[in-house]
Amino acid sequence: MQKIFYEVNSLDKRCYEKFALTEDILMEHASSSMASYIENNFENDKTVLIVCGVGNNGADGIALARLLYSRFNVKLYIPYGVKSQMAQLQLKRVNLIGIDIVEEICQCDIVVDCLFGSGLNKDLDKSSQKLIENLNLLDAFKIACDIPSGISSIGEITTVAFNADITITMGALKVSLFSDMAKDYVGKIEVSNLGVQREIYEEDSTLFLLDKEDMKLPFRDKKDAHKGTYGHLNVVAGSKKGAGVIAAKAAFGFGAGLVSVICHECIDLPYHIMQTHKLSENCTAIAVGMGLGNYEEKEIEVILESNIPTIIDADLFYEDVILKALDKNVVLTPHPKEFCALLKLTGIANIDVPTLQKDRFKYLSEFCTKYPKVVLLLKGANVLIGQDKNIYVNSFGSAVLSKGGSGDVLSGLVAGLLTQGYSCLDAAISASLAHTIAANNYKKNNYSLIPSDLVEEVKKL
Ligand SMILES: NC(=O)C1=CN([C@@H]2O[C@H](COP(=O)(O)OP(=O)(O)OC[C@H]3O[C@@H](n4cnc5c(N)ncnc54)[C@H](OP(=O)(O)O)[C@@H]3O)[C@@H](O)[C@H]2O)[C@@H](O)CC1
Ligand SMILES: Nc1ncnc2c1ncn2[C@@H]1O[C@H](COP(=O)(O)OP(=O)(O)O)[C@@H](O)[C@H]1O
Ligand SMILES: [K+]
Repeated sequence: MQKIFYEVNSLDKRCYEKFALTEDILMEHASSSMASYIENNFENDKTVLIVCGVGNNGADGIALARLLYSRFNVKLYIPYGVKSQMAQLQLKRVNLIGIDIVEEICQCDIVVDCLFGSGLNKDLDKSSQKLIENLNLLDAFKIACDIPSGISSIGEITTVAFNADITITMGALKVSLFSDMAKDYVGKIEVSNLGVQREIYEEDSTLFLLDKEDMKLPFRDKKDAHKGTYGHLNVVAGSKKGAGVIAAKAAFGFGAGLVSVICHECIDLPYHIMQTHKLSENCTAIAVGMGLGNYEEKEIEVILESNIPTIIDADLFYEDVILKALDKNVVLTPHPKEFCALLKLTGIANIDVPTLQKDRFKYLSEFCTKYPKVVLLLKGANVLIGQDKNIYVNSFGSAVLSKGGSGDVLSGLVAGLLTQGYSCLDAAISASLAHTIAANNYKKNNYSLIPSDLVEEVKKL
């Protein structure tokens, strides 16, 4: 996994104070990394339009123009002049070389957005909005310097943002690149070193970006094993029984040894899934909440008060009874609307979904601080998994998963790992990665996936 930071100014400052580097050295590395990307991926005669703002994001762009000039057809555009000292110095350098500055944007093969970076501190004015909209219309490969212009430090987009194919971000990954809103704009993300290797530039962090290697699948190494070795999961089926059945099937396909569905009515189950009326004696994990609807309060209380590892989903986020489980090792998997209900129930915040989506990291971290034992997986375009002080981001998901039933598969995958002895955090991380990576492996078109396809892909991981 890779570290993510809320801000990197303090890391830049540490480079000057601790390693005697200068702003000029850091900037030279920032611009060189963008130049290398262009040199390695495009023919020499291509036209590169570099659009620069007044601050140091613009200064990175002016330095890039100097590095590419004469090898590429460089068009340097500085619509609002320059303000920062570094931008003035970079402008002096390109003037001495004799690089022309163009008066308007023009057709090009590559456009590099160096308008605003980490210094965006107010809403875009009309002129910058129009400029960004026009850059987005260009039929060119789009590179964002540090962060696509228009994305704020918490990842909010109030009007428009540059629509990048790739973001080359300086020094380290920033939280702003991983909001759900930013996902349509950042493209591929690469990190540029700033004069020291990333391990040296970075300090400790409590935020992490998950890699494929963080997915630990439940492969079976033990030879002297039987079905009980891999646990007995109980899934509580509610009024929408399909949800519980999907979860049960997903858990079975992900390695659970035995799976029983708790249901009081007769239910149509696949032959390998059992039915029961109460918790099994040898139950090793519980999944509850999916499709629950009306429920027997006493029965749910018994389940939530048991010390069996439990995953809680869907309808239970609206019910006071969930408060009984929040001092236990449980996994909660709400989507944003359910998380808003939970924030209200716990007295943390009374907010609507758009407010949550603007600052998902903040609200998740407030919840995890109050309930440090709970693992909370907040669904979305980028899934956030929080426990205590740490938050892990899974950015592999895509709209292939935007379907009823995808969440039930996820609950089943988490439950399948819990029942095989994974800790709550490990189960949430590996199940979430398996869920999104399996969806990406689905070969048919991106609108047709159904829960059983997803479980089939999980089986092939
Ligand atoms: N530190 C380093 O050593 C390194 C820094 N690096 C690079 O520097 C970038 C950060 O540079 P930065 O701090 O100068 O901020 P930047 O994003 O250029 O914008 C600030 C200017 O924009 C203005 N402004 C803001 N919002 C506005 C709006 N809505 N509409 C209009 N104007 C607006 C704002 O105005 P002011 O607040 O002055 O009124 C200010 O003048 C960083 O992203 C990275 O690319 C790398 O080279 C690595 C080494
Ligand atoms: N655009 C998207 N990008 C990535 N993942 C998505 C996207 N849309 C939905 N998902 C994932 O699909 C699942 C949907 O779950 P949920 O909203 O609970 O629906 P349901 O319970 O009806 O299946 C979540 O894991 C969510 O993260
Ligand atoms: K930018």
